Amino acid sequence: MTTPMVKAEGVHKSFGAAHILKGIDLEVAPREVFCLVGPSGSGKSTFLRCINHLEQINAGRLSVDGQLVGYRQKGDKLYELKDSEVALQRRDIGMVFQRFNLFPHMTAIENVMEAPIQVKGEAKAVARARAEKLLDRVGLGDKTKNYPSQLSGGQQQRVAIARALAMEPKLMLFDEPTSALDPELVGDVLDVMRGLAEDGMTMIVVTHEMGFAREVGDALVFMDDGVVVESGHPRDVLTNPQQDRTKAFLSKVL
Ligand SMILES: Nc1ncnc2c1ncn2[C@@H]1O[C@H](COP(=O)(O)OP(=O)(O)OP(=O)(O)O)[C@@H](O)[C@H]1O
Repeated sequence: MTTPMVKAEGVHKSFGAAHILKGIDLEVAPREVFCLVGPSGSGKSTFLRCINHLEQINAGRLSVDGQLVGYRQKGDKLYELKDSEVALQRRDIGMVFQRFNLFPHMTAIENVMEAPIQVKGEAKAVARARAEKLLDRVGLGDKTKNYPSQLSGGQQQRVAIARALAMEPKLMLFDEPTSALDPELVGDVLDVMRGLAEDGMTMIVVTHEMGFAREVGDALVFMDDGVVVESGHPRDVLTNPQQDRTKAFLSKVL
């Protein structure tokens, strides 16, 4: 049996008295494009942040590629990771946010080079060659020396994707990657994501782009108020939702 890339079992997360994730169970298979949709405030970003260990879960089990997030197993004992070890574990996961989070004082290529140099301590020339290749892959081979202010929102987001890929992650998390973009720039970013999917990257995508979910997604989960309401193949859930809450949501976004 293949190890799931992500496995959540009864995952709970609260912020103070606010109970946000209320027992999430799901599995993401390797090479799967897994779409996560739901109303604002339902806990989608929080769930992504738990996978990346930017937030710590309060109860349940959450693993990435068979390893419990935030823990190291030795024999049958579990040890909580130190901060330095968390950074190592996080290297397997690339994250792309709604806001591109590029360094404004660095060029596109410097932004992409930043991650691997810091983490792997490798020669600058190696990192530069890889960054050039990655920028080429996202269609920005001619913009390597541009600063973020000299790039469109869509181009900045593609730099952010290239930067996340520079870590050679096993898993990519996308948190509404096109929501902050002008409509005419959305397609280029989705095309890059489609390319990654074709190359076999495992991806969890929080999105309102139902067309992308339908065409590219292998699985779709509808989440509301911290629970998984409905899941299945995107074509099935989007064309024939079974739950009233899913129907109500889709009637607003489709
Ligand atoms: N660090 C935090 N401290 C307190 N509350 C938080 C924190 N992070 C998130 N929340 C709350 O958790 C709830 C879920 O937020 P989350 O961003 O996960 O939802 P979402 O489904 O991704 O929504 P959106 O589509 O608007 O991004 C919200 O009510 C939010 O205010």
